[in-house]
Order: sequence, then structure tokens, then C-alpha cells
Amino acid sequence: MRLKSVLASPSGYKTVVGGGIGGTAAAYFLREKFGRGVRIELLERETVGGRLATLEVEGEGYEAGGSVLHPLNLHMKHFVKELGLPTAPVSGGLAGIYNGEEFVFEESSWYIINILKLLWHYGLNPLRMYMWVEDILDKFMRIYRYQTYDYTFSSNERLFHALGGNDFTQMLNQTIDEAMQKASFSHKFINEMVCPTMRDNFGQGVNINGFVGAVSLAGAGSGLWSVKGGNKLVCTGLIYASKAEFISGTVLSIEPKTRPRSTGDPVKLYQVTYNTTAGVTGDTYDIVIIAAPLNRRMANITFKNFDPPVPEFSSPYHQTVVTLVHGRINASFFGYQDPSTFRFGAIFTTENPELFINGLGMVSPVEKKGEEGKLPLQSAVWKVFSKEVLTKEQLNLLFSSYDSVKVKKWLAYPHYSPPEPLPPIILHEQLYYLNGIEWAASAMEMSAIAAKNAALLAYHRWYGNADKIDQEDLHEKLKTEL
Ligand SMILES: Cc1cc2nc3c(=O)[nH]c(=O)nc-3n(C[C@H](O)[C@H](O)[C@H](O)COP(=O)(O)OP(=O)(O)OC[C@H]3O[C@@H](n4cnc5c(N)ncnc54)[C@H](O)[C@@H]3O)c2cc1C
Ligand SMILES: CC(C)=CCC/C(C)=C/CC/C(C)=C/CSC[C@H](N)C(=O)O
Repeated sequence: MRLKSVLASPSGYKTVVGGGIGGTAAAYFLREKFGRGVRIELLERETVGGRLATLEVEGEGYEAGGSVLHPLNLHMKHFVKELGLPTAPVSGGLAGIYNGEEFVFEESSWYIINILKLLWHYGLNPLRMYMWVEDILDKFMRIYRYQTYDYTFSSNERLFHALGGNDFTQMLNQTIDEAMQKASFSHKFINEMVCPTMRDNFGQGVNINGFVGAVSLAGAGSGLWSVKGGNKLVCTGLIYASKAEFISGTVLSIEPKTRPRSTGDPVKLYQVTYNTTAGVTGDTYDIVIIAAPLNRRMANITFKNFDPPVPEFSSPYHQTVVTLVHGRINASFFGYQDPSTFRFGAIFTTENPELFINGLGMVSPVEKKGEEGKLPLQSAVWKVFSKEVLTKEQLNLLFSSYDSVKVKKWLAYPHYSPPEPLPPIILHEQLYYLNGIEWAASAMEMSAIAAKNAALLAYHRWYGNADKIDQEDLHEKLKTEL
């Protein structure tokens, strides 16, 4: 996105690169802060939505990227309300946890039976986990109060510290396995309940950091929802609401420039060069927000002549393959000789090198969300998560018959390997980077939070409002505010 500033800087432009939820939310929040007088442009090289995308199966659209939202994802909730988009609850079918040989846990359709089963298998671990995640979410929710009062942070570390102090930043530097072991969760519970959730949500095991692990556990909770028609509608809606000018182009490079103003004194700008169907072109901007993962395999933007240089971002993103299959599940692959007794609509897997899938579940079309009702053995659309593209042989093992297969290969989210530093937000004076927050946790709401933080940061740095940036003890200070 590109923001042409009229009021804030009469001679300059501002821009955001990337039309995913991060970039489009940044356009929205920039408009909110800088007002109607600025001109906003959005630069996107592929399709609006980025990692929010649908695939068509038998004439209907299905979420192939970011699919579920948490009931406490307040920015996303605000966006759908503001844009008038309909939402629907996301309900998975009965869950089973498969270890490659047998199901180590089978959910029942009877609530009380489930409670007894969970108690029998894992004692009080599930209840304690619920409370553990709630406590983290409680602290995480402080960000909304800070942002409502216009406070912003100049680094991801400072943002996380402001949420929960050292305990919170520590979660970023240890694995979810270490964090939960320290909190006395049992190995059996971590292996059979926590690890399958990490594998299904992030394609990685319990070596991901404690915070993204907690986000993943929250993402397996109740009250989940999605946008009818597809989550990517939020992105198109936000471009419209922000009145940003959409430019279809690939940003190639960014370079700082100094130009004389009509008054004679110099103005600092960024030269952004991008490729469009009409050829290579570019423009100068006074604020640039990058809302795309920065590394050579992804955004591939060259930062020219920065002093000090903008660091190279080389940490890898994790490949996840989403395969949408319209067919009948092969119950015998999962050890069920009598297919009529197989009732799972969601299958999670434990760590097992023999397994070629991370998880799979029955899904409904984006237009018909909330109208679920298919039985697992009927022909249905299944979403399979795997590390590699599934071979024909593997598909034939998983499905007794199928008539349609759609595949989407993603560099989906960071390959987490804590402890690791979080990338900076400020790359240069008025050059900001959103996606560093993904190294704490990658989710739609995280990009929206980073977008609001960057828009506030750009605004307060532009106008020199130091009292709104990196304030200590905000939680205590704001307790007395109404
Ligand atoms: C399979 C999968 C399942 C997921 N499930 C969930 C879920 O259930 N819930 C959830 O909350 N999150 C989920 N996520 C994560 C979520 O989708 C992402 O965290 C979020 O969409 C990231 O948004 P973003 O705008 O920051 O980045 P992106 O969506 O990646 O947007 C970046 C945009 O920048 C563009 N771009 C890149 N380089 C350039 C360039 N040089 N010039 C111009 N444009 C450029 C890209 O084309 C892209 O459109 C999932 C992700 C995947 C892949
Ligand atoms: C950011 C907070 C506080 C909560 C977000 C919780 C959430 C929705 C987590 C899910 C994150 C994620 C990357 C899920 C990937 S796959 C989702 C699902 N298993 C599917 O079937 O698509």
C-alpha cells in the first residue's frame, strides 16, 4: 500500500507493501490516524488477501490459508463489524488423535463421557492447560487497551514485555515443551494432546516457542469463527474502507533519498521501485510500511544505500501443504476394520516419522459455513495438512475413493526455533516492518495488532509524540483510566 501524504507532509508520499491482512489493516489504521487528507496507496504483487485465500472444489470455495479466528481476536471482530461482513461459527467434527498405529484418544459426542475420558487419560492436565492458556490470553488482551489509548512500541520485544513482563518475554525464548514441563504438565499429555495441536496448526512439534504454542492451543478452543464468503473479504473490505489506491506491482527495492523542499530545507523520502505489467516504475514516499515477510524466498526486496544497512532477514519460513480432497475417508488406514464405527471429522497426529500427514479434517464451503452436518463416511471435502505434497499412493491410502484434489503449497509461517531474537519494527527512520511479529506467533490477529502498532508508531514519530512510545508500566498506569 502507498500512502500519499497531503496533510502530514505536503511534499511526500507514504506507502505500505503487501495486500494481506497486515497490509490492508495498516492502510485502515493509517487512514484512521492521519485522516482524510492523506493519499494512501497499496502495492500488492499477487492477490489481495495473501495467506488468506480460497481454493475451489466442485464449484465451491474453501479456506486454503488462514481459516479460524478466536472469539477474543478483537481487531478482526471490529473489522467484520465495521465492514458489515457476515460471520459463522467454525465447528469441527469429533476429534481423534492418531499415533500412526491406533487412536490414543477418541472424542465422544457425549460431553460427560469426554470429561471422564480426559480425566482418566490425563488427570487434571486438560483443566490446568485451559487455565494456563486463559492466563496468557488475559495478559495478551492488554494490547487492546494500550492501543485504544494510542500507545505504541518501537520493538516487538518491548511490546511483549509491556504485556506480561519478563515471564512473557521468556515464553518467546523457550519451547512450548519446556514451558509446559516447567508448569508440571505430564509428558503423556504434552505428547498426546499438545503436540498434535502444534502439528495441525503450525506443522511443527513442541519445539515451537511457548507463546506461539499457547496461541495454537487457543486456536483449538471453543467459540472459533470465520467470515462467510471467505476471510480474505476482510482484506478487500479494508482497502475500500481505507480509501487506499490499489497498485498491482512487485516491490523490487527501497532506497533513502534527500530532496530539497520548495522552502529550501531538505526532506527525507524513500524511493520505492516496483515492477508492474507496464514495466519497472517507482515513486517517493515519506513513510513506508512493509507488510510482507522479508527474506529472499518471500518479499525479496533490496534495501539500497541505507546507513546503517537494513539487516538481511534469512530465517526460514516453514512449508505446509494444504490438500483439499473431495472423497471418502479410508477408515481402515486408521485401523478401523468396520468403517461404520468411524465417526471422526478431525484427525490429529502425534509425532511419528512414519506419518506423512500432520492432520486432517472435514471442512465446509465458505459460503455455507455454519451449515455442517455431513457424516465422515459420506463423500465430503477434507482438508489435509502435510509437510510435502501428497503422492497418489498416499492419497489412495487416506481415501477409499476421491474425485477431486486441489493442492496449495505455502511458506506458511516461521520455522520456529527458540531462543531467537524478534526482527525489528523500525528498519529506518520512517520505514517500518510488520511481519517480525510472526516470530512471536503467526495469526491473522497478530498481523492486525502489528499493523495498528506500526500505524501508531509512524504517526507519533512523525509528530514527535514521544510520550506515546515505549511507556513503562502501562498496565498499572491505565488501571486508573476509565
Ligand atoms: C495454511 C495456513 C493456515 C493458517 N491458519 C490460520 C488460522 O486458522 N488462523 C489464523 O489466525 N491464522 C492462520 N494462518 C496464519 C495467517 O494466515 C497469517 O498469519 C496472516 O494471513 C499473515 O498476513 P500478512 O498480511 O501479515 O502476510 P501475507 O498474508 O503473507 O501478506 C503479504 C502480502 O505481501 C505480498 N508481497 C510479498 N512480497 C511483495 C513485494 N515484493 N511486492 C508487493 N507485494 C508483496 C504478498 O503477495 C502477500 O499478499 C494460517 C496460515 C496458513 C498458510
Ligand atoms: C492471536 C490469538 C490470541 C489467537 C489466535 C488463535 C488462533 C485462531 C490460532 C490458529 C492459528 C493457526 C496458524 C492455525 C493454522 S490451521 C487452523 C486449523 N487447524 C485449520 O484447520 O485450518
